[in-house]
Parts: sequence; C-alpha cells; structure tokens
Amino acid sequence: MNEQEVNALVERGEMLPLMEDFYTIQGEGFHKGTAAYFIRIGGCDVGCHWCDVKESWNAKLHPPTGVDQIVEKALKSSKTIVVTGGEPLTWNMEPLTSRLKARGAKIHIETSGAYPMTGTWDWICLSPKKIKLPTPEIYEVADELKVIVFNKHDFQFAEEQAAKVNRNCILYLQPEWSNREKMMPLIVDYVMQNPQWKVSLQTHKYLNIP
Ligand SMILES: C[S@@+](CC[C@H](N)C(=O)[O-])C[C@H]1O[C@@H](n2cnc3c(N)ncnc32)[C@H](O)[C@@H]1O
Ligand SMILES: Nc1nc2[nH]cc(C(=O)O)c2c(=O)[nH]1
Ligand code: SF4
Ligand SMILES: [Mg+2]
Repeated sequence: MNEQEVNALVERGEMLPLMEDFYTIQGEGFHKGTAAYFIRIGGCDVGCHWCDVKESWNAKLHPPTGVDQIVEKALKSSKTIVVTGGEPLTWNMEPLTSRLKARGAKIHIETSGAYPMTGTWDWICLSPKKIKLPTPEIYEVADELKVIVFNKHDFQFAEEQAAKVNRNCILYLQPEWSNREKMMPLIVDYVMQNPQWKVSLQTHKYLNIP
C-alpha cells in the first residue's frame, strides 16, 4: 500500500495509529478493578502539561494499523475493551467499534471529548480539559465524568463541568499523579463536603501494572 492509500484508510478510521495495546486491570473510575484490554491510539493536540502519556501525542510516531488486526488481537484476551490514547476521538471510531460490537465486545472509551463523538460505546468516560473543552453533545451521553485535580481551581472547573452532564452521570475527582500528595487531602475534604462526588485514584500506578 502506498502512503496515499494508507492516509485514505486512516481518514475513514479503517486504519488507526496504534501506540500500544495490552491486557490489564482498569485502574480508574467506575470500572476500576475490572480486567480489560486497552487499545491506545496515538494522536492528541489537547496539550495537558501533566499528561502521563505525552509519547502518544504525535500520531506520526505510531504505525497505522488495520482495525481488523487490532480487533482480532484484543478479543484473544478479553471481551471488555477500553479505547484510549492519545485522544481517540481525533479519529473516526466507527469502523473499530462496529467490528468489536459485531463480535460481542463491551467497549469503553476514555476521552477528553474535545472532538465530535464517533463510534458506538457501552461506557463513556469523559475527562474534560480546560484548554480544549468538550463538544456540547458528549455531556448528554457521558456515563462518568472524571475531572483531574492538579490545583484548587480545578474544583470550580469540576462543578462547571458537572452542571453540564446528564443526571445519571457518575462524578469523579482524580488527583493529578505528580501532585497527588498535595491534592489528595483537599479532595478527601471536598468529597466529604460534596458527597455527589467520588474519589478516583490511578490504582494501576500503585499496583505497578500498565
Ligand atoms: C491519557 S488520557 C487518554 C484519553 C483522553 N485523551 C483523555 O484525556 O481523557 C487517559 C486518562 O488519564 C488521565 N490522566 C492523564 N494524565 C494524568 C495524570 N498525570 N494524573 C492523573 N490522571 C491523568 C486523563 O484525564 C484521562 O482521564
Ligand atoms: N490500568 C490502566 N487503567 C487505565 N485507565 C485509564 C487509562 C488510560 O490511560 O486511559 C489507564 C491505563 O493506562 N492503565
Ligand atoms: S487530552 Fe488526554 S492524551 Fe491529550 S494531553 Fe490531555 S490527558 Fe494527554
Ligand atoms: Mg493511563
């Protein structure tokens, strides 16, 4: 295949810049503790200064991979799939999710919501970012809202975002990893004062697993 043909397939979501894929335990949010196969798609231009996968940002560093190949490999390990990145909604997620769905998988997404929704999902984790806000449509379909708390201004941002989600959406505050010692006591107090929120920790980092 020449470069133009590959680009055309990436454009349609038939190929995706795959950074890594691995079977692990979902560490964060509502499904923490659940075994799941992670598919990490490269490419993100949101630019969070504390992002823990900056290597994912440049899509060109990650080989365009056919979605059928991604699906076959994933389903050998698990029927619970987490699509993350990078920012997966940079790409058309329809081909990947429809193929996974046809094979009976449960498909979850980790997204900032910064780009329009594509694909069909069983669980949507929306982690909004101040520097590139979610598109309005995603608030209605988000199953969980997971706001990263790096400093105390983030509590106000969390409330602004919570005011936009649907009423069944589960609300999480997750400490930014490098600042967790400082922010964790504030998060604990905040959640006790505002019990509509729950704490989410990056438990995989404590367990030393991917
Ligand atoms: C790496 S992002 C990829 C998916 C998507 N771009 C997003 O931000 O939701 C996966 C999750 O990790 C969170 N995250 C990234 N860096 C983090 C950090 N340093 N501390 C805590 N959570 C972090 C994100 O907010 C998101 O919920
Ligand atoms: N174990 C594990 N759980 C996770 N939950 C969300 C992750 C992500 O980077 O999207 C992640 C991750 O990278 N590893
Ligand atoms: S949106 Fe997600 S992948 Fe992109 S920089 Fe922020 S945390 Fe990292
Ligand atoms: Mg991660």
